[in-house]
Formats: sequence, C-alpha cells, structure tokens
Amino acid sequence: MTCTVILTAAGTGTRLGHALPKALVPLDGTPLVAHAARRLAAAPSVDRLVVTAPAGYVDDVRRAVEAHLGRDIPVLVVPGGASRQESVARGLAAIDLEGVADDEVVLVHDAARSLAPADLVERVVAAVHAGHPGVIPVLPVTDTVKRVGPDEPDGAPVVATVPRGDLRRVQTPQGFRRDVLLAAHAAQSALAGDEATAATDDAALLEAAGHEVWAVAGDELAMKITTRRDLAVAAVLTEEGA
Ligand SMILES: Nc1ccn([C@@H]2O[C@H](COP(=O)(O)OP(=O)(O)OP(=O)(O)O)[C@@H](O)[C@H]2O)c(=O)n1
Ligand SMILES: C[C@](O)(CO)[C@H](O)COP(=O)(O)O
Repeated sequence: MTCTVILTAAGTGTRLGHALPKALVPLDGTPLVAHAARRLAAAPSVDRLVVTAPAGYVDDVRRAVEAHLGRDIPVLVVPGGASRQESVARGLAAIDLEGVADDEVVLVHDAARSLAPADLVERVVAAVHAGHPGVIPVLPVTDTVKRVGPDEPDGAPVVATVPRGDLRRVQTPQGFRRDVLLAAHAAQSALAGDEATAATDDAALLEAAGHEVWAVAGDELAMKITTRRDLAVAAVLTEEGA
C-alpha cells in the first residue's frame, strides 16, 4: 500500500528570524528540510515525498532534500501556498495518482519538526492501516492552562482555569486515508488563502467534516522549531544523537 508524505516546507520562518527561509536554515550543517526528509525516508513504510517549497526556492529545496535522503525514493517539490493549509492542498493536488487507491495513506509532516524519528512515522502509519481515517501524534500538557481576557497594557485578566487532563499537544506527522483528506481539504478550501482563517492542522479539517481523529503517542523529538531557542535545543538533540 503506497504511503506518500507531504512535507510542508514553504513557510518563511518569520519567528526564527534567519536570512534564509526556515526550511533551508542549517542545523549541524544540514538544512532543516533535509533533516526531516532523511528521517521520513528512514521509515520503511514511506514510498515517496511531495515537498512544498517557498516560491523561488523550489530548486534549492530539491537539491537539499536529494543530497541527504539516504534512500532512493521519488521526491517531487512544488511551490507552497499562502498558508500551511494551502500548501498541503497544493501538495495533495500534485500526487501522481497512477496506481494509487483512494484508501492509500498520506502523511502530512512539518519540515519544522525536523527531528521526528522514523518509529513515530511508523506508529502513525500503522494506526491508519488499522482503520483510522485520521491519526495524530500527541503529548500531554504539563503546564497549568488558563483562559485570559483581552490584553491590557500591563497584563490580562484571568477568566478561567482549563482542566488539562484531556488536553494534548499535537504534533506531526499526521496520517490520513488519501480520499478522506482530499475531501476534507476541498470542503474547507475557502479558508486556506489566509493564515488567519486557515486550519492550523489537517486533522481539524477532518473533525469539521465529522470524522473521528485518532490520537497516538507522540515523541518529544518531534518538537517544532519555531524560534532561535528551539533551534538551539534541536542542536543539542542532534549532538546527543537524535
Ligand atoms: N504557507 C506555508 C506556511 C507554512 N508552511 C510549513 O508549515 C510548517 C509549520 O509552519 P511554521 O512552523 O509556522 O513555519 P513558518 O510559517 O515558516 O513560521 P513563521 O510563522 O514563524 O513564519 C513549516 O514546516 C512550514 O514550512 C508551508 O508549507 N506553507
Ligand atoms: C501542524 C502543527 O504542527 C500541529 O501542532 C501546527 O499546528 C503548525 O502550526 P504553525 O502555526 O503553522 O506552526
């Protein structure tokens, strides 16, 4: 059964504040997108990659990924969209459907989660194969969580404490039946043109369409590299062998 990964790498990385788009920022001498792609290719279930790149960087991203892949699988690089949701939709549209059944697995993974390990990928794929149309990796919330009112100059009023027992932090790769993911994206495409209205993950689109989404154990190594501090943490993790 084919497993295609849409690797989202078209973001600018504003919060990281590097001169290069985030996907091309080096970590231990290797671009972040190449770290992510190499770990995906190390998962035996993964058959091919569709990577979304920032406009103007398609060739750079292709070269970076191909130089570090470690296993000979097809790689297609396409320009991303205005939001992560739109980038995923473009990746989905680019999947070569020859010989691909509707119930084949599509994973969606952030290049920004550059150190997500192969065994996490396999856990998500296995849950889709077990019959779940949408699967997400999650971790528990360890801080106390509160809802606050509108920001004021010197802070914000606390409105409520949110029970955290059933809250989870959501990671990628997220796994889906291809037909279900395609229909969920099509149903919400009107929101994709602006990051402010777009879904923040793909599972939310399935939820909106009434599908059950299944949560499996995540992995701290799949942390999202958003800020310079995250990049420094990732550098320590790679030094430690991640
Ligand atoms: N239009 C977009 C926006 C984001 N992404 C990808 O979605 C993932 C999660 O996005 P995030 O970590 O927020 O990256 P950026 O959007 O680049 O970060 P920032 O918001 O700081 O600019 C990243 O791998 C990013 O490349 C994408 O493919 N297309
Ligand atoms: C998809 C995601 O990584 C799940 O936690 C996250 O929602 C991406 O958010 P971002 O604001 O696009 O970084």
